[in-house]
Amino acid sequence: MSGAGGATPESTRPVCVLVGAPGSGKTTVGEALAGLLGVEFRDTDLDIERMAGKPIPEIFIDEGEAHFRTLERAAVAAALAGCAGVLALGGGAVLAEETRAALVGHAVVHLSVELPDAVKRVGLGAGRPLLALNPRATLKHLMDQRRPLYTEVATATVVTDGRTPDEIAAEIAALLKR
Ligand SMILES: Nc1ncnc2c1ncn2[C@@H]1O[C@H](COP(=O)(O)OP(=O)(O)O)[C@@H](O)[C@H]1O
Ligand SMILES: O=C(O)C1=C[C@@H](OP(=O)(O)O)[C@@H](O)[C@H](O)C1
Ligand SMILES: [Mg+2]
Repeated sequence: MSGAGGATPESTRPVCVLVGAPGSGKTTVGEALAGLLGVEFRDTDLDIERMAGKPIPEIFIDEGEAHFRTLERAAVAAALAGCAGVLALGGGAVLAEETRAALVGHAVVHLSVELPDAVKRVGLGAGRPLLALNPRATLKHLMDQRRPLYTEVATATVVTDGRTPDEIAAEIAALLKR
């Protein structure tokens, strides 16, 4: 699965971009995959936190979701042009039409997850402000709303339910060799 096309030189294109719902494992699997391939790992959520100088929940509290999405669009554009390894996006990045357009021509893997595993994985963690209230219902709503968008941008889908991050990373590595 090659990510041909687009204006970015091959040397600065991500080998793989991971999209999917919160709890699908983009950050965890992305790190494992980068280790397997011996390439850098980048996560736009970390780039945003560095850019803003504070954690994501604080950005939501201080400046609101719209501002976070503005930072996110910029972070994704910069990472698509400057990352030569594995790139994990935040679960809501695909909401932006601009970002979906920018993903065309890249190798984009959708990590699919059903509600039961997603709920178990995000647990009651405090790092996802959108899931702070009623996590199960909110996650269901987000997943129903976004599933078509993940499908739209993906060049491959990998099921994650009931599987370990290492198994999933190995499947993606095999896909990328095709
Ligand atoms: N395949 C998996 N099986 C079990 N737990 C997982 C799996 N993938 C991720 N996790 C756990 O779920 C939580 C959320 O994973 P994370 O990688 O942050 O997801 P995302 O970046 O997609 O929101 C973490 O605690 C992580 O250890
Ligand atoms: O689903 C979302 O809108 C969000 C998902 C988070 O990333 P993960 O999908 O890595 O949890 C993070 O970008 C932010 O809290 C918003
Ligand atoms: Mg993540």
